[in-house]
Amino acid sequence: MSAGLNLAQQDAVNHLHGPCLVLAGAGSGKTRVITHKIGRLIQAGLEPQRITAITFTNKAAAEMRERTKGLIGRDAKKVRICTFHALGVHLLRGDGEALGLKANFSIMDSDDVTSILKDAGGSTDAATARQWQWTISKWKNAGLTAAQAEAQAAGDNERITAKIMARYEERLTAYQSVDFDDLIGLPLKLLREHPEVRAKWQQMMGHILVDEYQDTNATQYELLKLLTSDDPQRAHFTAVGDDDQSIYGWRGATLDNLKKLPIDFPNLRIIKLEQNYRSTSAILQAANNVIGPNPKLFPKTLWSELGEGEPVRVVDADNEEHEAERMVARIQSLRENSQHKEFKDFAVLYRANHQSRILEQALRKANIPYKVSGGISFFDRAEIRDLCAWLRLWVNNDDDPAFLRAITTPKRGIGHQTLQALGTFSGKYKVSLFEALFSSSLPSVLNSRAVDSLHEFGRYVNDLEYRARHTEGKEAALAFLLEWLKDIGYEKFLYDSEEHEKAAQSRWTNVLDFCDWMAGRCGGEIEDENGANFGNNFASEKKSLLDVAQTVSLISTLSERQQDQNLVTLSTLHAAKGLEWPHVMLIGVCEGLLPFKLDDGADSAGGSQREHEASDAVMGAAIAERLQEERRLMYVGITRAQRTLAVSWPKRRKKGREMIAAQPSRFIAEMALSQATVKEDPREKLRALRAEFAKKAEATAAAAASQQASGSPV
Ligand SMILES: Nc1ncnc2c1ncn2[C@@H]1O[C@H](COP(=O)(O)OP(=O)(O)OP(=O)(O)O)[C@@H](O)[C@H]1O
Ligand SMILES: [Mg+2]
Repeated sequence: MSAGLNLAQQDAVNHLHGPCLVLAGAGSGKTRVITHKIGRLIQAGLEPQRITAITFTNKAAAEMRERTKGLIGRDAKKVRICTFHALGVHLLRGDGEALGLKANFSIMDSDDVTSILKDAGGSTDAATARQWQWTISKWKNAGLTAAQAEAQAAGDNERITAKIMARYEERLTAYQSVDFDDLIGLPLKLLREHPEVRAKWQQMMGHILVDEYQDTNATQYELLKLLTSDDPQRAHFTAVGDDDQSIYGWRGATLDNLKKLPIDFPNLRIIKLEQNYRSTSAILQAANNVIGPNPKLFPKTLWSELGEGEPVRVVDADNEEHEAERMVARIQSLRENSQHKEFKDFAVLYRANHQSRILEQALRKANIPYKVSGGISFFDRAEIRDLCAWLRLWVNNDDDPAFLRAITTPKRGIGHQTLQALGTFSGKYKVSLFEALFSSSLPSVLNSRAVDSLHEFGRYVNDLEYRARHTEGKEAALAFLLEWLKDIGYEKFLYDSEEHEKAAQSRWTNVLDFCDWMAGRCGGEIEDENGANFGNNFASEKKSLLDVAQTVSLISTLSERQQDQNLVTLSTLHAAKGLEWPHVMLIGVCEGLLPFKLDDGADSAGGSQREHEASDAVMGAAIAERLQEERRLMYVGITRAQRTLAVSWPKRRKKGREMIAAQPSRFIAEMALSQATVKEDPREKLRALRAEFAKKAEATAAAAASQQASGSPV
């Protein structure tokens, strides 16, 4: 397991007992240490089931699983490699009953939470509900209950939100559901309050490895501590991280976790890595210069043996469209001239999601295939998820989140009070909501009108399920689906819930596309291996609509499968953490975007009296802190690049409906690039490239025409 590791990495990998912290800069092989250490631990005799590796995203977990499999083979399957949240699910499914949670509790996603909050707070406005959601999440992450939040509320706004939180929590309990924050908070409560459960899990966790440790928040750290051992001297874990890449401060991640580690674990072994294996010296120099002004937790100087490499380019553009064109031209030119020519060798990174739109248009125009990482795929759209909730309910009546979404989308006169009573009833008797609905004792907790409407809904679902089971063939399936949508009034619901007709129209078109695709599958049109083919005909047997509904739930894995395809990546800087590409372009590197507006209220819960009363000094300190985090974000962006890096900014950009003049980001000056690197005449190069491509396209067309004329197969 020490092949392909330097001495410091070997040190970390061979430190098998006790706590170990690898503190090192970007690209120095921290993640590599984790995968190799998993192998080393198994080699040393630890059962793979007793190893848990925690990553920051599902995607990172999938990648780590892949790498570990390459290293140790089949045993990799037995190692638990997951996110903190997935680990929380595992703990709660195992022992949540100690907290009164049934084993098949439901997990509410963000959409579900917004809709429960809308109801709990009596608002029809999604933006207001999301504001509550944000504040409540912040409180839950800080370990506060609704009562505690109310007791320490600053101002009316917070007091009202705390009251809504209490109603929201009641509803979650009634529905036997948890939200994402509970996936950390509840396991913590479980382990704290039940020593026998804690002892069991500590015994099960032979060694825990944590990647991206700098981005854990206070509750995650607590969970980690409780899972290791009650005695710090006997805790076995490996955490790897980089204080300069801490970019989730806004979500409660705190560098204090790094500072606390040596205090909480006096026998902590700290290992530093300084050699970077990812980037050229030119790129590293720019990264070191940008991060330079930030206060240091520990001094480190990254160096690389990969040589000076290409100078970092700074590209200025007239506006955002022009900037996108220039990035596209750069991709085309590098594909001609660089060793790394595949589309997947390129990434364009930006600060905010919305920045991808203009870029996508330019890439499409140039026929360059791309994927938007972390963006919304077709199956993640709210309207498609609404429909899928109904399908899931046909397939599995006990799917509680699907039940709740279907019964309230569109609204059918069954209020949350009724649903809450149903939820409490189902929790008490440990049955699903659907099962509870037909229970003969239900009338003891609900009035007859409520029971009647619930029964009507239940019968309707049963009827749909029966008919779906017996519907085959494209035309019959399409007719069925359209009739069902008409029955539930889905089109009207879309138009009622969207302020702009155009938005409703586009959502309705998605719905029709989806129905067409489902119906096609009933008629024997199957998808290609990526499940993404919406029309090709292949001879295949007919399936019932229910069979098709069954496979639809698997489709959410679609976007993850895209990972291996040869596509240019567009990604936010946050989602690019831990990843690397030969060619990276950072766009929108101007003041106001990167760094993001610094003088905007730091806390989007905003409006509390306490904030208004904040003295200038406090505000100044908050701004300084935000600037540090923005600088770390820029550092993360720069250090994703292996061979070439370009940084671009538009001289004018759109803000709301206005065009405003933009200034280059202070980070560009801080990169301290030599003059030679900055010079590059955009127009000339672009013109030359366009001419070259036009010539090539002409030549290809002429060749194809002559081949066709001569009748030779193409
Ligand atoms: N000892 C080594 N020899 C050769 N290549 C290495 C070595 N260590 C790491 N690498 C390579 O360097 C690159 C960066 O490694 P890795 O992703 O583990 O770094 P990291 O410290 O986790 O970076 P980040 O801070 O961005 O998460 C990877 O391509 C990895 O395979
Ligand atoms: Mg890493």
